[in-house]
Amino acid sequence: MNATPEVRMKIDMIGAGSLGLLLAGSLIEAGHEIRLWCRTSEQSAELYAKGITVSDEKGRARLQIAGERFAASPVEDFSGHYLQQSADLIVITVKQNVFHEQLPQYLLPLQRTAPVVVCFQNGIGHMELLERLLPQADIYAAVTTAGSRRKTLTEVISPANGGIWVGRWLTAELNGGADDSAVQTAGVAISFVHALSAAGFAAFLSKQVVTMIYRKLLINAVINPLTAIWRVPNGELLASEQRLAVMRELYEEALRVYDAAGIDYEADSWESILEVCRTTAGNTSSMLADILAARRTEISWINGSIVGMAERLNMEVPLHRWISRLVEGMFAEER
Ligand SMILES: NC(=O)C1=CN([C@@H]2O[C@H](COP(=O)(O)OP(=O)(O)OC[C@H]3O[C@@H](n4cnc5c(N)ncnc54)[C@H](OP(=O)(O)O)[C@@H]3O)[C@@H](O)[C@H]2O)C=CC1
Ligand SMILES: CC(C)(CO)C(=O)C(=O)O
Repeated sequence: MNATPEVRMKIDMIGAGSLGLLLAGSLIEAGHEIRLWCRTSEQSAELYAKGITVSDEKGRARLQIAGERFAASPVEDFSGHYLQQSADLIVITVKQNVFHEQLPQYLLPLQRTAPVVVCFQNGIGHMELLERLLPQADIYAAVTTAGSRRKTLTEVISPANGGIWVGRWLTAELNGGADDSAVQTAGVAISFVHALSAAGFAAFLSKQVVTMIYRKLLINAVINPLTAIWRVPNGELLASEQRLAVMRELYEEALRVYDAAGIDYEADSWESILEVCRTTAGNTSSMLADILAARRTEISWINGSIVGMAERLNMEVPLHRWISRLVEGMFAEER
């Protein structure tokens, strides 16, 4: 059934993968206008023909959106279309490697415009790139506990919609400077959070999204590479003392870097990592999903970014350096 939201948002979503299809399907169902920008015309044609299906882990459809309820096109057409007919918001749901290597060519034509952009990437490095690419844009980061995995070009598996924290990207927060006064949450961002809530996510505006990004980075830096190497779902990391010991070593090495860099983390952040393993026990982590599909992973922007931070601080992080190379090497072997 079509919802009738108070504010019908027009959203351009770049990246019709696991997270993109989950967000798009849920927002369309809540009554918003979504234009999905896909890597291939094969996928946009499939989406027109079959719509979007969101299923639970047992394969039962939670959501079925007909193809005529939204637009889907190849991403090459994005900038031309946007410049003729802008949207309220651009949401970016491609992986970090695509963000760094392909996205700039699609976004550069928007350089003189002032779009509102929300980025959902795990890892770090992409927000600074976007600031340089679109200097007039109002940029937001989103951190999510939603877990989804694309099964076909039109279907994603996602047990539940999860939480989403959206916050304005403020470099000042990194230096401990951001707080109430620095946050000017634009009306568009508020409408987006309302739209996400109406779409079934636990959605919040955050004043500390940079801090949240670093907390999520810690979680991903421990869970993702180990699930990818051992090829286990997240919950299986807790299955033996040996696995827990390796997790703990990675965690402690990352914390030394955070301490040296003055990055804030919760006193119980180890417990938070274990809790994520428990609450997402059946999940295939995004890094394992990439390895299984013989795709490049986001390791360079997750563990690799911890190595980068350590280098800038003249510190050694042998475990993160080694695990980054190990996972990078897995991709090369499996092509
Ligand atoms: N999935 C999840 O549960 C979560 C994901 N995230 C983060 O969200 C981001 C997206 O992850 P996820 O959705 O899992 O990734 P997916 O790989 O499932 O989706 C990425 C999408 O980007 C598309 N893409 C690739 N190249 C281009 C291009 N040049 N132009 C347009 N689209 C392109 C891919 O198309 P194709 O398949 O055709 O190559 C794919 O549809 C990542 O940074 C991830 O860390 C964060 C939290 C949870
Ligand atoms: C939190 C976690 C580990 C959930 O699977 C994730 O963010 C990912 O897979 O990238």
